[in-house]
Amino acid sequence: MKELGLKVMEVIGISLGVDRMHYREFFEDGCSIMRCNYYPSCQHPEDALGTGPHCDPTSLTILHQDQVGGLQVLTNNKWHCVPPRPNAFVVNIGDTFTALSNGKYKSCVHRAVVNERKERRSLAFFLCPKEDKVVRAPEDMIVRDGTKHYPDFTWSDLLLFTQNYYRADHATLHNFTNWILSSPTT
Ligand SMILES: O=C(O)CCC(=O)C(=O)O
Ligand SMILES: [Fe+2]
Repeated sequence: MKELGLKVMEVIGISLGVDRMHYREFFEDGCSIMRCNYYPSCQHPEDALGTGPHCDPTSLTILHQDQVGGLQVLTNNKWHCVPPRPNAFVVNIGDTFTALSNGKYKSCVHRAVVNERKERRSLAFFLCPKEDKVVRAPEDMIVRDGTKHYPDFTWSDLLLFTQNYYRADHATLHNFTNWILSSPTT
């Protein structure tokens, strides 16, 4: 899975006009996470959310879902189902990569809903940087853009924020940025 994530990083690097190996190399010594999600069926699905609306704070997510369905993404203020397709992964951008691309690739708000008939399982692989590596867009991109939209931070800072102070939601990166900027050490 990590190799697939690194390959995607090469393609994204090309799409952004930076060195093809730039992001790949950045993540090569990264610490990835794998999570199994289990959603029991629920008699009142409208009163329950399997996983509430959030952006993944990580960098890139590669998700395998079973054939039950329940994943939804928010676009133009509407929830859209992401129907399961056999032999296909769902790939989405996380907050850390939004910062690494100076806001060009946006993390996507998504959620998982439950249903009254069938339990559901999904398996998520999260590509993350090494904990102490500085998350910062490439220098030539910042120069080209004329501004840097996010403060420097480390993945361990963001992990600490989401595990100890803030439950990941649609506004994690915004609130984390404010937290970093108001922290006495910066
Ligand atoms: O179960 C799903 O389809 C989504 C799970 C998810 O968003 C997550 O694990 O971050
Ligand atoms: Fe997620």
